[in-house]
Amino acid sequence: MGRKVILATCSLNQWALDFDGNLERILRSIEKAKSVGAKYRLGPELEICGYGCADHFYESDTLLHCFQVLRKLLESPVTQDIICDVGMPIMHHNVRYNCRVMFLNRKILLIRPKMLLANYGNNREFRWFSPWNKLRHVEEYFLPRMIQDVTGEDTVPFGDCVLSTKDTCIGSEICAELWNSRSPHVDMGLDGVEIFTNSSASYHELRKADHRVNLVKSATTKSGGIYMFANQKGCDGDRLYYDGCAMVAINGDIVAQGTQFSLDEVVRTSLTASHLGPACWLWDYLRRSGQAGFLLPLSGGVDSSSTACIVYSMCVLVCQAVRDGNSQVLEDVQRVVSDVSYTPVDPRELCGRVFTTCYMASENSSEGTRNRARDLAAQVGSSHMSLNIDIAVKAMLGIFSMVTGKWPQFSANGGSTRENLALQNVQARIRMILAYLFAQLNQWALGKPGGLLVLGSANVDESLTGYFTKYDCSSADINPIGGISKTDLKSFLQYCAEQFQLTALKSIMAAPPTAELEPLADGQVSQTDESDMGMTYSELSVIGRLRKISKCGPYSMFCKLIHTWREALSPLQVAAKVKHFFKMYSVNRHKMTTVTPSYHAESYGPDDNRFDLRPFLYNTRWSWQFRAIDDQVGIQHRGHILIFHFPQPAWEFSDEARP
Ligand SMILES: Nc1ncnc2c1ncn2[C@@H]1O[C@H](COP(=O)(O)OP(=O)(O)OC[C@H]2O[C@@H]([n+]3cccc(C(=O)O)c3)[C@H](O)[C@@H]2O)[C@@H](O)[C@H]1O
Ligand SMILES: Nc1ncnc2c1ncn2[C@@H]1O[C@H](COP(=O)(O)OP(=O)(O)OP(=O)(O)O)[C@@H](O)[C@H]1O
Ligand SMILES: NC(=O)CC[C@H](N)C(=O)O
Repeated sequence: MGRKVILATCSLNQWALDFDGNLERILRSIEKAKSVGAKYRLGPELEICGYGCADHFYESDTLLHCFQVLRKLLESPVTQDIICDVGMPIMHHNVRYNCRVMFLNRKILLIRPKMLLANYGNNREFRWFSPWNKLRHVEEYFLPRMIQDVTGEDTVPFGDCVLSTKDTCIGSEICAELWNSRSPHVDMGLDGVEIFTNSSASYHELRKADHRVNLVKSATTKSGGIYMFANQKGCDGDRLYYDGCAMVAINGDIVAQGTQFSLDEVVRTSLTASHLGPACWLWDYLRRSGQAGFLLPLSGGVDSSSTACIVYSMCVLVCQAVRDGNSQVLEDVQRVVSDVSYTPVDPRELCGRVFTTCYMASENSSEGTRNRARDLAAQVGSSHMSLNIDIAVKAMLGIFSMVTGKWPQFSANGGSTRENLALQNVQARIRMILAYLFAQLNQWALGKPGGLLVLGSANVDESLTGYFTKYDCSSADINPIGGISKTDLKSFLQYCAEQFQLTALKSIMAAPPTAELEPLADGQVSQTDESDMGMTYSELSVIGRLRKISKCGPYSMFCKLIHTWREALSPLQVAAKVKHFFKMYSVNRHKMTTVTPSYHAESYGPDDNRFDLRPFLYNTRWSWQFRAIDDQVGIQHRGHILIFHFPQPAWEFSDEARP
């Protein structure tokens, strides 16, 4: 005779080291679980301190405060009569573990340490934790006195163990353990476990949610049972957005699923997929930073327009959440705009309050880009300024000239490459200085409180090739699109044009990308990104994936591209492109050390600080590697050109599918 069991899982908007806020959200989730009659509540990985504490996991304070929060949870009447399964770091025999703590009615039942750690992508768990390697082994854990005082227990079981009750058997998996080919759920299922729980801190990457759903379904497809998945959600203090999506599967079917992109802090149980991850990340960042909004240097090009669209989509989400009765979002938005009576209804109107855009013309700017920036600003409703920077540029050059007695010239006027570049860089950097000035004082000039966060718009391709000026507008406070390639941005703009009826985007997408830093020829743009870079953005998009996802050096990249591009390019042309890319990449890698923190969106991201760790002073000749390419092209020392076979590398392991 079957018996009914009510189980609850959740997505929580935890924040690293925000112990008060985290405790409050955990309690709220337990209250919600009990209100529907649940007897077991699962929370996300390391929810007490937040998953993203990073090197704060080394601090004894972090471990101490986690136990203090655990004590509050044990003592709370809210946790009575329901099994609570919470996540926190615990030191056992002087070794730090990433643990689940399961308790019921002031008694700790079990502490289960993570056995298979996540150490790829943005995850660095081996840096802070050790894996529990003792399969089916349990030891005694001596509880700290503050916990003993509440539970009356001196020791509790610690290790690889499951919970048996009169009616069923519950086994834990912790995040990455599900993604591993030796997932514990396989043996647990064979041993009679019926309810599998997975507490995760899994961050958003395009297409990853689908992978997650498939893993959860497959976990119970073969031996049956219930699989519960809990996840963190939101920005917990860095470049990642944890995308929630709590779910429950029974015998291979998903029976309940929470939202992936929403502004709720506590989500109990629809997938609304799209590019909304950066928008949700921006909202968490804005409300948690205590600032009054964003300022964006808007050039009328694809990149800054994409950033503008992300802010607009954030405003759409905020208005929707308020319409749906989310009081937390309403309270946050009132704080951001410093108006306790404000209720946002129209996204454009909200944009006018929290979003300032600024077009900064120089003598090299065209009417086309100025108008495109103006039209888009009008459609998203930002508070828009258009100004001219020429007097500042002339003043800077005047100072230089006064000291050196020389006035640099553009190539078009007979100047050298060095002069030409310096004249471009000075315009770009002055825009950055003005952006920060307006961000700091624009609200003051309007008689409003607070300051604005400066948004950047450098994309993946520019970062890879260094095709931007160091410390220009790419040096912002945060950048929502730094992990996204130009080709993906164009698809995003297409989506926004249709979804939000932003017709101004049509001419923005149609225009050739240009920096507009060199003199116009007959009033027309004379400089385009693609001819400056010696590569098209679609070529760069392919190269960027091969470099990061397929882990190609110059030689293997050449060997792959020779096949991929065989219809369009000869082996010699492919060799020239690959060499040109690696040359530009290595000359400019230093720029990634200072690049603005950006939202992590894709597995091809070049972020040097957390995700893509590489040197930044290279021998840019790559002599060994380029010789290997030349050997393949068949350029012999004698000067003959012989084309022979181009091996497809056998080492094609890709981690694209990995979390
Ligand atoms: N190994 C190294 N480690 C640390 N720093 C290094 C360095 N090598 C040079 N540097 C420094 O880097 C700086 C040079 O970099 P930077 O000032 O950026 O100048 P640079 O990279 O020379 O020029 C900017 C590049 O972006 C293109 N551009 C310019 C302007 C706008 C746009 C656009 O799309 O809007 C594109 C332009 O055509 C050029 O390819 C210098 O200060 C130099 O001393
Ligand atoms: N005329 C301008 N007015 C305002 N901001 C500008 C202007 N030109 C450039 N910027 C800012 O500097 C950034 C870098 O300039 P760059 O010319 O490299 O643009 P980009 O990377 O091609 O981006 P976009 O597609 O937005 O033009 C832009 O994304 C934009 O934020
Ligand atoms: N916290 C973890 O174990 C993260 C790894 C996991 N594979 C993910 O979904 O991102």
